[in-house]
Amino acid sequence: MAKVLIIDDDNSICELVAAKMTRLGHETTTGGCLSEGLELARKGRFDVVFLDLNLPDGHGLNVLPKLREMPGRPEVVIITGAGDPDGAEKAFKYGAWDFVQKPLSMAGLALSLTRVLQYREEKKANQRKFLLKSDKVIGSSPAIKQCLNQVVQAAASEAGVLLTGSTGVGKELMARVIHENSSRAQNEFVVVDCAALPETLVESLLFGHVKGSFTGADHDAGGLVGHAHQGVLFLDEVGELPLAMQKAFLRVLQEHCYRPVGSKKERKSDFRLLAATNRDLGELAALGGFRSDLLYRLGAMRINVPDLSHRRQDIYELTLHYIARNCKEQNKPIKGFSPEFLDCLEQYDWPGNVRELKNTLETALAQALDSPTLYPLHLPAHLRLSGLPQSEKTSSQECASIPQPAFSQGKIPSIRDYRAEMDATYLRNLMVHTNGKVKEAAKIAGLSESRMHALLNKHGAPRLRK
Ligand SMILES: Nc1ncnc2c1ncn2[C@@H]1O[C@H](COP(=O)(O)OP(=O)(O)OP(=O)(O)O)[C@@H](O)[C@H]1O
Repeated sequence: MAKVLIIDDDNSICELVAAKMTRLGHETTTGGCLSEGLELARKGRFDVVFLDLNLPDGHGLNVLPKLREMPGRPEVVIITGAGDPDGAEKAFKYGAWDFVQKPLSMAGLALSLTRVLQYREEKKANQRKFLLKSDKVIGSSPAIKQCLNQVVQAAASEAGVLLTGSTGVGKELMARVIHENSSRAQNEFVVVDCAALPETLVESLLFGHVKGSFTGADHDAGGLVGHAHQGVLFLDEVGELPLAMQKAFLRVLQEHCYRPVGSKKERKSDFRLLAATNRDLGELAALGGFRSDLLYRLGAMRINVPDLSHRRQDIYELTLHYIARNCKEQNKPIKGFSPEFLDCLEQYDWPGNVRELKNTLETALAQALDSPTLYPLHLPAHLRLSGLPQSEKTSSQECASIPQPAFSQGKIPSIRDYRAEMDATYLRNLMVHTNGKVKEAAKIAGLSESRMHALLNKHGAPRLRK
């Protein structure tokens, strides 16, 4: 028996489809608008959703990607009206499994459902057979396991994947695991760091150029899109891609053709696109900073990599892994650690996630010199604080309070402005502390260097000297 959700504002359609599904032995639920449908999908674990496109509170395609991510990862069958000739094409583009046209034929409905359920069964069986080849992802918390299940699905498919999550959670790592376990594993994994693309050279860097096309172009050069032929193109920090390049990229994605700077001829590149961001691209698109058509194309599949603070049970395994790896690399005996050391690590919030943990352990190992055991003493003060009971923590924090942005003349700023000021204050202090060394600052903050450059640019914080 399958669980079927029907979202349609036409009551008679809901009743008709529900009656047919019930007769076929399935459990049905109905919703009359998008918000109700999403709420039902969030609570139930549906196998299939029948979705009408024109609903009182919006267009069905706008929620299709969201629906597919709901618990149970339902397949979506679109119900299109006779007056919507493009409905089916659009539906497939947005990841629908099938479409049925009004007026509905009961035989058509039953056939579509049989096929979709058969497909789900086969998919489940394949997933059980397909084991991820990777020893790079450490952790066995339910949150990381769920993420790896999605990675398995992504590796078995050719769809574009958008990896979301905070800085340092392992988005690039997951993208590499998808590539290594996919049919493209033998070909290149090409990284484009969208936050660090030099404005004047973006086009040539991505698409290549021909000799003489601009000053300094003294030979033909291939671009990253060409290198990714038959492999994977990974757009890291895709939210930072300039708008003009977003437009150019959309075309490349649609046609898989590009034109090197100064060339009259188009070239083909058959790449699979993976992208990552720590920004809310939906929000960015609403503000005009990201093209929604590109967002839909990027995110046929979405994988959110959870924060380390939401999977604290992985901290122990990650600590064991990184201490052993670091000691081995340095040809030193593997060090142990005290329970209090682990307490501090497990209670800290890790805003820089796994990258911050990895860097912290490296520093602790360096601090410990030849001591065979790591203690809280080897950790930075803010981390030692996290291991203290709450009462002691509060008094210590009072002693070492960080300057907060002022609320000028009693006026309360928007949370966005407040956060921006907090970030700017933090960055200024960090730059003073590190003497302007961006690499060191990135390490302390648990950010990638390119992300640190992007933040410094955004907040205009000084980089004192190299
Ligand atoms: N589950 C994990 N197991 C082992 N190492 C991990 C794990 N997750 C992340 N790492 C390591 O943490 C570091 C940061 O990971 P990665 O660069 O993939 O993060 P990210 O989310 O892409 O960061 P950013 O958004 O800042 O670019 C890397 O060295 C990576 O190997």
